[in-house]
Amino acid sequence: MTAPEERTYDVVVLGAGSTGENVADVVVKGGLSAVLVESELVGGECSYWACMPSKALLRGTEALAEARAVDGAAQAVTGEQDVAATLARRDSFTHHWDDSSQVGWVKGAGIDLVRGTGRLAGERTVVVTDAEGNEVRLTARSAVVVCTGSVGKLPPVEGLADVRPWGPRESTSAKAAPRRLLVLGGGYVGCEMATAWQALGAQVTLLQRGPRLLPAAEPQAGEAVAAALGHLGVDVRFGVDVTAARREGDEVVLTAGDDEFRGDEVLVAVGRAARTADLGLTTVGLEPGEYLPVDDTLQVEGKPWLYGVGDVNGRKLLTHMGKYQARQAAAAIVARARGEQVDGAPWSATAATADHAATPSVVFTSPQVASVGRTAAQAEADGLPHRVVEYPIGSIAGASLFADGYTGTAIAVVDTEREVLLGVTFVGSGVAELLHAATIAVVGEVPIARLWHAVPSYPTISEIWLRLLETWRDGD
Ligand SMILES: Cc1cc2nc3c(=O)[nH]c(=O)nc-3n(C[C@H](O)[C@H](O)[C@H](O)COP(=O)(O)OP(=O)(O)OC[C@H]3O[C@@H](n4cnc5c(N)ncnc54)[C@H](O)[C@@H]3O)c2cc1C
Ligand SMILES: NC(=O)c1ccc[n+]([C@@H]2O[C@H](COP(=O)([O-])OP(=O)(O)OC[C@H]3O[C@@H](n4cnc5c(N)ncnc54)[C@H](O)[C@@H]3O)[C@@H](O)[C@H]2O)c1
Repeated sequence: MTAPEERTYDVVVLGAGSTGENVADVVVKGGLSAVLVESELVGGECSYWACMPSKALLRGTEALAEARAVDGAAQAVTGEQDVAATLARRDSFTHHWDDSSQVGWVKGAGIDLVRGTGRLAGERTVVVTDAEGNEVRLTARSAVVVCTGSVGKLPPVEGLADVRPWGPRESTSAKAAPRRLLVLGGGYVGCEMATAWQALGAQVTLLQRGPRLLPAAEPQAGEAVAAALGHLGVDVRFGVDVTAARREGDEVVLTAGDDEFRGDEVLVAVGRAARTADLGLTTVGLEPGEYLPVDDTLQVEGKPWLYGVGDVNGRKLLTHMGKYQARQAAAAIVARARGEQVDGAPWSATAATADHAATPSVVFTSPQVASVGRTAAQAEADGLPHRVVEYPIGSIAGASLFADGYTGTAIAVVDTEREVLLGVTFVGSGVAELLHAATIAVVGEVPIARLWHAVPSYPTISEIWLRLLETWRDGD
């Protein structure tokens, strides 16, 4: 056996998903050399099995619903969604699961790429093994950055692994709608994929263990999404604790107490686990299978040469937050390589402060749920003095123009001592694009008194901001 090839870089990035790509890009722009290690497709989960294909599956349904909600335009919608064309459009967004365009970008950005499975082999060292068993030994002068993401969890349900359930990957890459789809879990993936596949022809049954959907969001969000799923024809069940699964011929049968649920496929969407089980973590004294414990500069506690960025640290499992962490961590790595002090002070260029206080997210259901910062329950748990202000979006002129009979809700959580926004949630059609204004107000801690001067254009749905301010004022 030949000795492994040895190479040294300033920064070794393990995992070329959206997070790893951004770490490598920023450190190279900062004058360091970097290599990306990837075992599957360059671009990772978001490009091929998560954000992009799932949103492509949902968009046609949303566009049709929007057209049908405008009298005059509705009359022009005389047919049904073309499922084959929707799936073909989804395939075009994943580039047919071919990563050559992203590989081209990596090369153009001055980043080296090594394909294969990387594992830590002691401090500053990663050994990559390719499909033929060839090894490359990479040494990092400044940092090893682990960006290996997360995988779908399989709950401890007897027989579940044996029924070959769909994970999120299968639910976003399926070539056809199953006739009946069981969905286990009523979080982001469960709600979005139930919406998508019901509209594309499946009869979906969604089984949620707890009392509501999207449990981390404001309760009004889960209620609105449950009502809308029901309206679409999804059978939504709450308080269901599935204990066993089996296949009877082509049929999947789930057992929960005295109830049985039957489908052609079952999607398991009950959350994520760190993709760290086979990374050689024990060689550096860390626990395999756990999220990497990091500080606000994304440095692993007690290991100044090791960083954990994106899903792999379990802080916020969202593409845009992984990319944000990547920018902050890369800035910290570049500064430390230059011998500069990095203190990770809140809101500094090297700290991922928004992870704690200002994370935006959109659930692309119909209605959409767009939120940033703290919910009322989180403000309560954090012991912050607050008041909740709520207003129906359907009463806004812009919303009634947007869709006949528009229904939706805006909820602002206001810090009553500092008079700034702690969090905002919008539930309704087309609200995703309202979110960034709220994110800026929360991150900037813009005083309510100053927000009155941020005048929304008439007649846009953004007038919701004015109504929220009036409701806040009139409640004093
Ligand atoms: C169905 C679904 C829909 C989603 N939709 C959205 C959305 O709309 N918006 C949003 O913000 N977020 C969404 N997310 C979350 C988002 O996909 C993740 O937060 C994001 O992909 C994390 O990026 P990452 O780079 O940290 O990890 P990943 O994208 O998982 O990248 C990790 C990379 O590391 C590679 N890798 C792993 N181990 C090794 C190893 N040992 N050696 C070499 N390479 C390795 C993997 O092959 C992969 O390419 C969704 C998630 C799911 C499941
Ligand atoms: N639009 C987006 O931004 C988007 C879309 C999809 C996923 N994501 C990200 O991916 C993460 C993972 O998504 P997810 O939906 O897998 O997890 P999740 O944490 O959002 O939801 C999991 C749900 O499963 C339920 N559950 C847990 N165990 C169960 C069981 N045994 N039976 C029935 N229900 C059970 C939980 O109550 C919860 O509602 C999300 O938290 C989010 O960060 C984001």
